[in-house]
Amino acid sequence: MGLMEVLVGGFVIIGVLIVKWVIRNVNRWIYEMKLGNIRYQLPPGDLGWPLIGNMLSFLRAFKSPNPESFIANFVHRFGHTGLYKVHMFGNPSIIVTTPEACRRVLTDDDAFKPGWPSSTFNLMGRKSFVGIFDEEHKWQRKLTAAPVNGFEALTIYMKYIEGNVITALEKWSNMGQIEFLTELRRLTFKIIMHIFLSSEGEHVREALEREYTVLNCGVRAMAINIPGFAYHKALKARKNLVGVLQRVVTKRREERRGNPSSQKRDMMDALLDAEDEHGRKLDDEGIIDILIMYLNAGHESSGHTTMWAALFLQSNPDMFQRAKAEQEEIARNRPPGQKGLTLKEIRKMDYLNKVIDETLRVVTFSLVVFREAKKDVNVCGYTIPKGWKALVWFRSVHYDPETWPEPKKFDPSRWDNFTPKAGNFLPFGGGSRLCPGNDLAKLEISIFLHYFLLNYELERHNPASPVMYLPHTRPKDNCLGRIRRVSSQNATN
Ligand code: HEM
Repeated sequence: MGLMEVLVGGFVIIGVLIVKWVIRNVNRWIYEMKLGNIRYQLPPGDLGWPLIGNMLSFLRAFKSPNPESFIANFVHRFGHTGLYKVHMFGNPSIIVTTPEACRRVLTDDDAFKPGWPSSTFNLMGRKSFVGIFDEEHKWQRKLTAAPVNGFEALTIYMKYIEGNVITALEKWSNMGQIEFLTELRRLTFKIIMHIFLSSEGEHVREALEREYTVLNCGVRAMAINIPGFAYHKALKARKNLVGVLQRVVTKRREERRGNPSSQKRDMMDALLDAEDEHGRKLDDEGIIDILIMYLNAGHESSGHTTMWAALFLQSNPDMFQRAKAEQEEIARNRPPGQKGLTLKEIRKMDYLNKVIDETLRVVTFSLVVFREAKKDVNVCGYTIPKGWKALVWFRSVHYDPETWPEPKKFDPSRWDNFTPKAGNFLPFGGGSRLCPGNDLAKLEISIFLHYFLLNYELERHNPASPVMYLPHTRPKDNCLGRIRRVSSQNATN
C-alpha cells in the first residue's frame, strides 16, 4: 500500500470518528447548553442519538430476554447514582431508579405534573387523567375513585365478579385450547364495563373490547403516525372508541332529557350528573376521555396480573398446594347457608396475598410512569430542569437486590414477616396519582385465584414460550393452553 493510500485511509477513519462524535453530541448541545449553569447539576447519563435518543437501546433491551440490561448499562457506565439523563420518547428526561427519588417525584405535586409521551397523551385523550392536574385532577379523582374502590362499592361488585369468574372458568374448561390471557382480559373488561357502563348491552362491550386490543399496542409505542406502525393503528382504534362512546353519551343525555328523574345506574350517569364547586359540568369530550382511560387502565393490568399469578402458581407445585390448602380451609370454614365469598374471607387469605404482592413485584405491570418538572427541582442531589421529563422507573425499584435478594425469583415467602419500606414497593404508584383501582384489582385477582385453585389447573401448550416485555410483560403465545377441571365439587364451593 502506498503512503498516499495510508494517508487517505487515516483521514477517512478520523473523519468518520469526528462525524460520529458530532452526531453523538447533538442532543447534548441542543438540550443542555441552554440550561446555563444548571447543566452542571444534571445527573450523569447520555442523551443518545439525534431524534431517536436512547430509544434503540431501550427497545433492544426490552425485546431481549433481559430488560434489566437497559438500566444496568447506565449503572455500569456511570455508577450507582440512581438518576440518569437520557432522551426518550421524544424528550430530554431523567430516569429515576431509587425508592427515595421515585417517592420524591411522585409526592411533589408542586414540582411535577403528568408528563406522558405524546402517544399515551393522544391515545388516552387530553381530558383524561394523563392530561389534567391540580384542582381539575383532584375533582375528577374524587368523583370516580370512591365509586370504584370504596368498601361499599367493592361489596357490591364482589358478587358480580364472583358470578362471572365461576361462569368463565367453567366455560373455559369446556373450550379446549384457549389463550388464557386473552380470555382473562375479556373477563376483566366485562367487570370494568359493568362498573362504568352496566346499562349498555353486549354489542357495545364487544365493539369496545375489539378496539382496546389495538389501542393498547400503541400506548407505549413511538408516536409514528404512518400506516403500518402500532401508533397509527391505535389512533384509528381511539377514533372508533370515541365514536362508540359518543353515541352512548348522546343517547344517555337524550334519555335523561326525556325523563329528568331517571335513576343513577352506572358511572356514566354519575359523570353526567357531576358538578364542581363552581357549578361546572363535564362536557362530552371530558366524559369520553375519562371512560377511555378507566376502561383501559381497569382491565389490561388486572387481566395480565391475574394470568401471571396463576402461571407462577402452576409452575411451582409446592406453592400451588400451599395456596390451594389455604383456599380449601376458607371454603371448609364457611358457615352453612353462606353462598360464596365475603370480603372478610378475602382478608384471611394471608398466603394468597403474598402470592399476589410477589406477582405485582415480579411483573411490575407499569414499568415506568412519566412526570414533567414544572420548575427546576432538586432530587437527591441532582437537578431535574423545568420542562424535562422524570421517568419513574418502578422496575428498578422492584428488582433492587438490596431489598429483594435474587429479584428475578418468584418467591412469596420473601414476604413472611417483611414489610417493605416506603417507596420500595410501588406496583400501584404513589402520591396523588396512586392507582384508584388498586383494591378493586386485588379483589378481582383474589376471587379468580380462589376458584381457580379450588377447582382447576392450567395446562400450557408451550411452557417455554418466550416472554415479551412490551407493551406489557406477557408470554408470546398469550398463555395458550387448557383449563382443566380437577374437582367434581360444586363450582361455588
Ligand atoms: C394489577 C392491576 C393494576 C396495576 C398494577 C395498576 C397500576 C397503576 C399505576 C402504577 C398507576 C399510577 C400511574 C401514575 O403514577 O401516573 C395507576 C394509575 C391509575 N389506575 Fe391503575 N393499576 C391496576 C388496576 C387498575 C384498575 C382495576 C383500575 C380501574 C378501576 C385502574 C385505574 C387507574 C387510573 C384511572 C389511574 C390514573 C390515576 C391518576 O392519574 O390519578 N387501575 N395504576
